Amino acid sequence: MSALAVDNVSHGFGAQQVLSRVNLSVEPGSFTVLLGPNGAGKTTLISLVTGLYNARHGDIRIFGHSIRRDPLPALASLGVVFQMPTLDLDMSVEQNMTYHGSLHGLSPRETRERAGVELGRLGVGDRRSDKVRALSGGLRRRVEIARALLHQPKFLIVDEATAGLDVAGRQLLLDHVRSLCRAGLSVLWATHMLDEIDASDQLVVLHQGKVRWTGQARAIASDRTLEAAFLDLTGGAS
Ligand SMILES: Nc1ncnc2c1ncn2[C@@H]1O[C@H](COP(=O)(O)OP(=O)(O)OP(=O)(O)O)[C@@H](O)[C@H]1O
Repeated sequence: MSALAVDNVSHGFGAQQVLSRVNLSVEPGSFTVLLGPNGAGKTTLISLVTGLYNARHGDIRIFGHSIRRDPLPALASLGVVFQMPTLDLDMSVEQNMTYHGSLHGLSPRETRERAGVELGRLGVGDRRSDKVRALSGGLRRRVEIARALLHQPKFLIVDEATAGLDVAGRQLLLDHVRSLCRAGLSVLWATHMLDEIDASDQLVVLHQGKVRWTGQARAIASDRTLEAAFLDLTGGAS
């Protein structure tokens, strides 16, 4: 059973059609990159998958649970890092974790233990009592990843989480999520950065709301560079 199955999904805002008959899947344990230029529809698709909007057409299932008909079990196995940071800047790291844990039904004790594990793995365990406002952008992103993993989801969606980070900060996040993926986590990683893609990743290229290509990344660039293939599929958009 797929971690994520998006079947024939269309959506728009007013008269503007933003997604047209999108089909894609994320297989268990895979690192799947959702690649598209600015405005392709990546964030809109993620908003539909996370239940923020209802798709006008089509069906979305997370580990077999329809996000429309069966949202609680669907969302219980999902962790999300949104493109726009959502930490409360005036609360401490610990308070942000506690709030998120309670939303997922974790006891304060469980939350403390889980937060210690996830923050520690990302090297921010010593900043738990600091206000988020006092952390650099890179450290805030690490806290967001740790928070998304608090309830031990089987499927993680990351929407352009490395935007604005320096090279070392981007690499640290990417390496961390890739290592979790090797341990069994299913990942959907939305980006427009070609250098975040590995040849062994599954790739979904989205452009102007349509899926233009799916397959293993090494196959799209077998006879040319990934950049040339991407520019070709997106008509030069980047
Ligand atoms: N709430 C909204 N109301 C109206 N239009 C919207 C809304 N959200 C997105 N759009 C439009 O939908 C299109 C797709 O936007 P979306 O943010 O999903 O793309 P994206 O691939 O995530 O782009 P980026 O990489 O720039 O974040 C754009 O034309 C955008 O202006």
